[in-house]
Amino acid sequence: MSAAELQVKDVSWQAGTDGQPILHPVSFHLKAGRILGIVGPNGAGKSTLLRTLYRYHKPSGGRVLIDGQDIWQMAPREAARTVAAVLQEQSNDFALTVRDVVTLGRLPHRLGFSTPGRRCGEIVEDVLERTDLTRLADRSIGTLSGGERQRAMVARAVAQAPRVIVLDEPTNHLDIHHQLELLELVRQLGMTVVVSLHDLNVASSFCDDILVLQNGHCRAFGPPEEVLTEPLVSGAFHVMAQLETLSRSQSRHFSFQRNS
Ligand SMILES: Nc1ncnc2c1ncn2[C@@H]1O[C@H](COP(=O)(O)OP(=O)(O)OP(=O)(O)O)[C@@H](O)[C@H]1O
Repeated sequence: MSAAELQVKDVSWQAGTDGQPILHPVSFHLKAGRILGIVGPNGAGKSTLLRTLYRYHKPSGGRVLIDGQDIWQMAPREAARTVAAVLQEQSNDFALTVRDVVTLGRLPHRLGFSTPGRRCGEIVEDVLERTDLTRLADRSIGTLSGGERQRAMVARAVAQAPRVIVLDEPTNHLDIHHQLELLELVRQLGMTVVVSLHDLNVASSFCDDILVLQNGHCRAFGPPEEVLTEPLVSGAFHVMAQLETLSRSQSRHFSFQRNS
């Protein structure tokens, strides 16, 4: 599994042919192995942008290139080997075990409807190990906590051995410990990652690059320290944002007040 570079060139999206534009042309270039955080207020278009990356929404205009290849020019199976998604609402079959769910990630690599072979089994066990799920492998998904289930969904995406992984608000409903644990797991994968996040402090400390979306427009793209500034955050989120450097960790930290 090798990380790929992701180029998004003037990608726009609207619902149907005569709908309002929801995503205005967005462009960015993410180098291989970097983690991009997509942030923005509710309704800004974060999920819509992500859907164009994992081939759920065909862009109304523009192109999504992974290592120079347009994902819409790929056969569906090849696309599934190239980009994997971890989504907020997964239709889980609660009776499946964690191992079953992770094995599903191997589907795009199997021939026709062949049953999983020995190599597939080895890969699944390796992924379970790397994601610290071995001890839960025989449990049914429905019996897991929210954090464990989210880890299983990441494991399924990892088993898919994609070159880019897209995660839509993966830390929703997780407590701070499990948020950091999940993000640490994602970082250790060494893959090219695009992730939408609501917590700007988490995004700032975890991501290599940040893209700020507002009303379907890209307001800024680049490293967190260049992009997440007081004026930009205040303007995009309609709050008074104050930025300080924490004395102990030396990390950047935003606090917020509602505009009066
Ligand atoms: N299929 C669709 N048809 C019509 N409108 C849509 C469709 N999908 C999304 N929208 C609208 O596009 C806008 C952006 O939605 P999107 O879910 O991408 O925002 P978001 O930034 O992910 O929001 P949130 O932070 O609340 O999850 C919203 O106003 C939403 O109602």
